[in-house]
Amino acid sequence: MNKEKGNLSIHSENIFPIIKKWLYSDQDIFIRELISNACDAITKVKRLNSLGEADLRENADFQVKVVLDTTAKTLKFIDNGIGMTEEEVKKYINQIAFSGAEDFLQTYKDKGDIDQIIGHFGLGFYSSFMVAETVEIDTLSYKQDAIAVRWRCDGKTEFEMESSNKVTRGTEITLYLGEDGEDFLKEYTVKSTIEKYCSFMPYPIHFEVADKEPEKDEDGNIIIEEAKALNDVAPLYTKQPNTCTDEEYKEFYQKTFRDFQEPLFWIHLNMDYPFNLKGILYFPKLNTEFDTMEGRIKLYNNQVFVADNIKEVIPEFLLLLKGVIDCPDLPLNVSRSFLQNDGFTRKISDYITKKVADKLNSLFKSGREGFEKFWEDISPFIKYGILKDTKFYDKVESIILYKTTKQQYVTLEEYLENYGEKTNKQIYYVSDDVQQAQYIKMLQEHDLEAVILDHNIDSAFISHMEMKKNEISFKRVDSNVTELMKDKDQAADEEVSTKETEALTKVFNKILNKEDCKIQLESLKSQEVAGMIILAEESRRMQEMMKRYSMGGFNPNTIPTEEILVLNKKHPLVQYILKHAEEETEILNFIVHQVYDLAVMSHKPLSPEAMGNFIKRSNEIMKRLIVE
Ligand SMILES: Nc1ncnc2c1ncn2[C@@H]1O[C@H](COP(=O)(O)OP(=O)(O)OP(=O)(O)O)[C@@H](O)[C@H]1O
Repeated sequence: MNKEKGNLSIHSENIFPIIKKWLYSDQDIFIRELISNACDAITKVKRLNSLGEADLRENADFQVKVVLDTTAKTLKFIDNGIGMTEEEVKKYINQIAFSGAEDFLQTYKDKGDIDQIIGHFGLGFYSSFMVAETVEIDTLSYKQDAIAVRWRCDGKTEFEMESSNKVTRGTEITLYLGEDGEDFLKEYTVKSTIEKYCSFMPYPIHFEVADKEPEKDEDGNIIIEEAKALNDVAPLYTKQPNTCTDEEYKEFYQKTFRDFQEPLFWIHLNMDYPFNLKGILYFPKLNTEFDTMEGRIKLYNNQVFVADNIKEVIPEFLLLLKGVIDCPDLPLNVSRSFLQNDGFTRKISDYITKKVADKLNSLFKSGREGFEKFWEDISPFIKYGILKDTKFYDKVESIILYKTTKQQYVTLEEYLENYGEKTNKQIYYVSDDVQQAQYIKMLQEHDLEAVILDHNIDSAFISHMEMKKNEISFKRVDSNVTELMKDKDQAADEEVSTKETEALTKVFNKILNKEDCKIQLESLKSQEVAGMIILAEESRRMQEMMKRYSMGGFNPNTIPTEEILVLNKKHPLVQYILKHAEEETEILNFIVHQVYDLAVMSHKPLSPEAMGNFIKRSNEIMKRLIVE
């Protein structure tokens, strides 16, 4: 062919600077684009072969080769796919690709926000100019008697075309890396980028460094390493679920997420209609703290990695899981705000949510014991899902488990069946089963159980449950004195009671040096408890909420406290205080402090200063026991 020069058919002279600037944050996608073009070219030639239209007797070991030459500063992408004729280069490279760039500019010319744009933008081949000063294509079409073509462009709007000396079918793209692409002269950068985007691409991808000193053994002989593809051409999620073993699922998980813990269980998604979606979602073993839950859902488009954790497609609460989702139908070359409002994306998201809920229900029904074993790990995830998604709530609310203080798991329905009548449909809970042991014991003495809700997410979760189910309410065990705890045999003389309460308030205020000690005198059935602190559920939730939403500089002690000190009228220490209220003895001082501190300790941690005093005082009391 004759050497030919021409102008690329675009209207904007400034296309290259724009490609560089606008796509800068996702600079590494050129590797994905060039390798996926190479894979497409192989798929095309294979298809033609199966239709009898291409002769593939030679060069049928399909693969993509990426070759880095750090001396020549080039990066090559070589495939043995369909190749291109001169006409095709003119049509696909000179014109079509640029019309993609034109669309890109038209759509985004007023929007400077790069975050609006999903990295992948159909610029395909031309994204190579983000890193290359000059790009060369050498290509030979599969067609009989085709003439190899060389195309060359140095990042301006002019190109050159001439004959190439390429003799094997396929395309070789050479990037002459410029200043912007220096990073890609590092073996590690290229390799890890291929692994990031291409680990599931459908043909083997081989990577080599052309000018690397070969490794030698002790005798100076060159070690010839067996060429190994960087990718898995048939990832597990592309297979039929009934052909996959548990071992394969675990291995895939560990390899894909580099998490050497075993996943708890998984869901293999496989849908053809009304949209095409495949994937595997794993429930990882979680750290108990909600803050450290970190999932990762990798989104693929036809085995090409697109991005992690795109919350417009994947329901937000599922981002706490780990998994891969491949959806070839997703329109990825559009903005994220479009995806958000897209009915199709919503359908995908609904489908995934339904699959997860179905799996949880089937685990619950097929083996409650196994489900209970998982519960601690999956409960923060389920509760988060419930808060975020009404449909998910509807599907799983009946299988939510609550761990009781007897370490058994019950559903809400079971709890209410057992205790609902006694508690008037209230669900007692503890947020710290060690600290609140005294209250738990008091409940158990009356054949009542509390459930343990000790996770960060639980306060939001119980409010949500109360909103959904008007008839129930959650009460922390230290929020009130239930009628059950009171000794009803003791007929109370109200007038006497009031006087005694006043006397006790006076003495506690004086000795504790407080002004606002709220005291309630009760005849408790328990013989062991002298005093306990209660804080109305509503006040405590309000305090928690203020703590949660107030940012730095906030002092929680400035919240007015509604704590009440309940004193057990029948307890000898309380009776002693009442009897000696007017005296100013050291014993009275000790007893008032100890009764108060012990009551506080079952409710919340003592302040460091109060704890120091408590220890000192306790030691002093014990010393006196020896002396007297
Ligand atoms: N390695 C290759 N072998 C054969 N043809 C190729 C190769 N690379 C690119 N082409 C041709 O050039 C065209 C334009 O490529 P480009 O990557 O710019 O866009 P695209 O692949 O069509 O779309 P996308 O924007 O999704 O990448 C391709 O459609 C294909 O016909």
